[in-house]
Amino acid sequence: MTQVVEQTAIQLLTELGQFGGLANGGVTRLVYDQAWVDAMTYTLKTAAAQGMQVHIDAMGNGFMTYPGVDQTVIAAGSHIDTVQQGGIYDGAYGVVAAKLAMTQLVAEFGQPKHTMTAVAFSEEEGSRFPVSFSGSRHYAQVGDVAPDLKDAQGISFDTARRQAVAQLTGNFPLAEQPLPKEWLELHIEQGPVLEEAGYPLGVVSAICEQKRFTITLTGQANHAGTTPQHLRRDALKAAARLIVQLDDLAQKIGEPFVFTVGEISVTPGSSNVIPGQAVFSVDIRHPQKTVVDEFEAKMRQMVADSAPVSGTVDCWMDSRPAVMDPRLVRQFESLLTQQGYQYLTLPSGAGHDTQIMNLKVPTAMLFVPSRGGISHAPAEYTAPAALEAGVAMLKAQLYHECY
Ligand SMILES: NC(=O)NC(NC(N)=O)C(=O)[O-]
Ligand SMILES: [Zn+2]
Ligand SMILES: [Zn+2]
Repeated sequence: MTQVVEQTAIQLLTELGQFGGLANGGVTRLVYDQAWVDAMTYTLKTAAAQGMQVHIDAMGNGFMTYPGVDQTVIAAGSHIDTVQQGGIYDGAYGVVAAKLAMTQLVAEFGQPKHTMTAVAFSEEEGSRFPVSFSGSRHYAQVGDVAPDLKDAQGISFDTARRQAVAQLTGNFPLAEQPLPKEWLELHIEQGPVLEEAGYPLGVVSAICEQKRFTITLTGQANHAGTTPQHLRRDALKAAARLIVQLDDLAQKIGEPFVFTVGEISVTPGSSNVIPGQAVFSVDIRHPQKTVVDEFEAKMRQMVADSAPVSGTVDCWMDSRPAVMDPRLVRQFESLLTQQGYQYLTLPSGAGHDTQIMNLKVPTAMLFVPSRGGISHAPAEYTAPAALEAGVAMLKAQLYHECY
């Protein structure tokens, strides 16, 4: 019989947050780094101690299963990687919550009719390699990462993956997992809407279209003292002008369109050398794909027009808008009403593993509020009571689907 340990979501999140934990209260846990391996090991070991069957797949996704009477799988979870200097809630909450909800269900009601699997996806953020959702893309069988993709240190995705997975297979069996019949994800909202409206929970209606690019501008590195201004081909000044023009265009389109340049690097990077190359990221989002595509077309034209430098645009992420399953959404809504919760049904501006699972199976998502709307920062915070409310509703939905 499973040993029931009374644990709260915040206790488990705090424990998980120690892997890659920073002095400022944040966490940096990039896919396949040592903190990531330790966090995945901890996640699966604690699940095994709760009577779950644990596996990893070739991508390093972690699976924690209570077998049902039949083999139909209902899965829930999120990702355990973080952005640089992120918070302890993003992703981790969905993993911890799925484990908690499933463990409580089995302790209270015994073996489920359908098999329940909690999933800890390896990578969702795209914060180490220029790829995101590599974990859920593998599980959903919608295309794996190019193995020779490099991180900022020049380490290839495949080398990092193999080393990390080798460490995990010392402890856990390696086995590819079947697609579930349905997918559920609990996540912090990462925006201000629920808090401002004063609602403890939100049901996600759809996830926005999102594209990410790497733009490379190439000029000519040269001497800072001897090269007259009019003869320079300064890649950084061209990048600065381009970024301001792109932001003007984004302002003209207006909200809810969002435009972000979060990374920039300049080569060779010396105070007395004119930059020969500037490389920066662009992240654009809107609920409608056409709006994102129009911005992209104009951006490509602006890059082509950025003489005296030359430019290239590499689109490395194109995640289509995903509409949640109407039946699962309605059911979340009626369970929330039954349990006396006020809720909002809202779209997600953040990307989620759910949009990848949505390519293959019916999906639904639930949000809890983020204090001050802050996320992707150490100040990320959700009140413990809201975390528990989310777990309770995930549990109710899983009970409905699995028992
Ligand atoms: N929930 C997230 O923070 N997701 C992030 N990551 C991806 N891959 O969308 C993002 O940037 O929105
Ligand atoms: Zn995130
Ligand atoms: Zn996330």
